[in-house]
Amino acid sequence: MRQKIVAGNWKMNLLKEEAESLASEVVNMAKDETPSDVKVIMCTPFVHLSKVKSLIGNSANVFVGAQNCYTEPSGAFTGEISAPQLASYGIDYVILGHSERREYFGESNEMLAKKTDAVLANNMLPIFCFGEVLEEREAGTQKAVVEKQLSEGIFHLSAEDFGKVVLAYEPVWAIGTGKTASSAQAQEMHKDIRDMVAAKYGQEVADATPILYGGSAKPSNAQELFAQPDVDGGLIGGASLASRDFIEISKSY
Ligand SMILES: O=C[C@H](O)COP(=O)(O)O
Repeated sequence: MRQKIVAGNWKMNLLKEEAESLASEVVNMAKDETPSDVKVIMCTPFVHLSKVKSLIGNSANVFVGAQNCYTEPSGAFTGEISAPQLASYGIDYVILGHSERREYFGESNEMLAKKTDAVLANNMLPIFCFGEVLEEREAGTQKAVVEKQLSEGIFHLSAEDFGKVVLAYEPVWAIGTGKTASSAQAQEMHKDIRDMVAAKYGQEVADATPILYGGSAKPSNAQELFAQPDVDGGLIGGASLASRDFIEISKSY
């Protein structure tokens, strides 16, 4: 049985009080409403991590994640945050390779491979994002695009380390656009991704790897998406900023 995960990516949103209210609401609602076999993760801006971590306390099914980290452990890298720094705050997960990082900050697969190593070396778990842009989908090259992102960004890991990774397939054309991939499109790609993992690491590892879908997921479509056999949950952007919507998604299995 694969781990079911609903991860919220707050992106660069929410001021201090807003972040604290949202995190408190999510923790309380998840305790009462989210099925116990679903992990809820809040991936917040760096400035909110420590407070959100303390609001989560010893909650059994809620975790905290960062949205990025740097490749190096310390040094003269003004403005960056390292994996050891995140680990020292007890951060559980780190999103890596989100399409916004790839597009606006020029993150390459090679850099993401190093970041993945840094996260794992510090006993945190990567949520590794990848996915094709609209032109690639229209050209029918989405599978090749995803295969390259995986093989260059994360398939260098040992099977043991890969077993700790969460994959997040996010078709870039569906992010923040309101245009969700159909459940059939999601399932087709998730199955292809699982086959790629199986070809590299074997079927047992592939069967255990959580593969999340991201891109305009919301309460009204989460149930159909999560009902697909290879969709193990979601990486939720906009809808993770409203506690009720986010929790409803966590109940959509
Ligand atoms: O990381 C989350 C994705 O970018 C999805 O964002 P969205 O749910 O706002 O489309």
